[in-house]
Amino acid sequence: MSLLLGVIADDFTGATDIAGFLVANGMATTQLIGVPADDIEVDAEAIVISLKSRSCPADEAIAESLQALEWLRAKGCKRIFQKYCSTFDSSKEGNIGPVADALLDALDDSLTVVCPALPINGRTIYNGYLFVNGVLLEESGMRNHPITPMTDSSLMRLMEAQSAGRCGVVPAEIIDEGVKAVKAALEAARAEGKRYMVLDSITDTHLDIVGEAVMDMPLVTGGSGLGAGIARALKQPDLADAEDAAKAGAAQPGRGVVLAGSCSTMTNRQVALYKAKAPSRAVEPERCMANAEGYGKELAAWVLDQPSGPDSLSPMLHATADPETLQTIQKKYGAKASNAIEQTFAVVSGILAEQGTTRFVVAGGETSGAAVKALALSGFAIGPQIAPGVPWVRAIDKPYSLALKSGNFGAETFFFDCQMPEALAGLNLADK
Ligand SMILES: Nc1ncnc2c1ncn2[C@@H]1O[C@H](COP(=O)(O)OP(=O)(O)O)[C@@H](O)[C@H]1O
Ligand SMILES: O=C(O)[C@@H](O)C(=O)COP(=O)(O)O
Repeated sequence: MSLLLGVIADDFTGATDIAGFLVANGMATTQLIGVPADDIEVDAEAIVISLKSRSCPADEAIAESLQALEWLRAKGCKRIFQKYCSTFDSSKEGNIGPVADALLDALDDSLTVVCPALPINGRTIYNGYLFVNGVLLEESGMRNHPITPMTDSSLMRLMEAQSAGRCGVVPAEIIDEGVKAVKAALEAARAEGKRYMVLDSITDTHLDIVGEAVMDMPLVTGGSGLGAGIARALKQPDLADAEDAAKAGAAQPGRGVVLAGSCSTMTNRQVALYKAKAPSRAVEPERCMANAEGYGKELAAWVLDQPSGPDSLSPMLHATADPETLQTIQKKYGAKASNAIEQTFAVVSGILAEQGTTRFVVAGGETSGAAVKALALSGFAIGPQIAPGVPWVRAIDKPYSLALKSGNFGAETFFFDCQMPEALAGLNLADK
């Protein structure tokens, strides 16, 4: 198989998100955890390298991303995709801009595109402003994010604040004119000395046009919507291709758990709905801070005490808090609370895996990163999507199936959607 696309993703759910869309559009895709050893052979059309570089110090994010780039280039990869969140999760300093600058320099290029749009999940870009379900990013639940609160919706302003270059926009009207017009606009921007160009995208048709227009650029940056557009342009897939590509990652039966560490609006709703029917226990931030190891053991023991047959709903641990509660915790403890909660989820995941749990449903990007690191996995085969942007994935070298859910993705019923069919049989779904 020839390697058509190499993706460097800044978190684990973001990585499974784009991998799921590549597979759904017919590309045989492997997801790797971190930058692998040089001698690993991967037979795939797309490789997604998952980093945990969204909110670490910028110099670490740059170093890891450059390492990933070198690895992909050594495998002969000519197209590099910097994947970040569809809500552009970043701080004032980055890490999206600094990493893009470093990748452009390393590739000896002077211009790339910025396109976090994912219309199927309500993320659209118009005149360079990012919208979430029809409201500006800064007015969405993202303004309350525990680690990367987003209080500006202008992608140009965000990009210029974080990077070394000037940023413009290719407006929707030009995108509507088609591939040639987009290419011409990008060339004109390059001639003017712009380094970044935001691509308006309101629909999947826009993403098909921009996907085709940018697919041969050495570097593109964006969300999984752009990934899907590029995959469609490269592969022109049919349904059979997509089904074939997803076979290797299909979910396996087994003992399950739900770990919710996201505080997003949607995860709050999903937790509330699932809690009404499934065994659940709240994770207490103070106890995580006091003794993550000991508390993690206690929580894992509780999970293992719950019914575990195929007809049982998986037990859930949730740290998920509403915006007011979260604000109080953060005022009191700062980032310490979030880190300790991640650490606790890592301890729980490690113990559950040792004791035979094989289906992990995890809500939250940082939370997923912590859980996956604790399981010491090297990579995933990608399965069918449970919801847009959330595929089942199967560990390459261990017997685990995972659903790593971005905080805001999935329907309100998402945690039910991850259960074995037998567990749903006796449920009145209308009465969840
Ligand atoms: N009750 C809470 N108080 C403080 N921080 C929390 C709480 N619950 C979860 N967190 C932290 O919030 C962060 C959520 O980030 P993440 O897992 O990436 O979710 P999302 O996908 O919504 O961004 C994690 O670091 C998690 O540990
Ligand atoms: O693009 C997206 O929205 C997701 O792929 C993503 O990056 C997930 O991040 P979290 O919301 O932190 O899980």
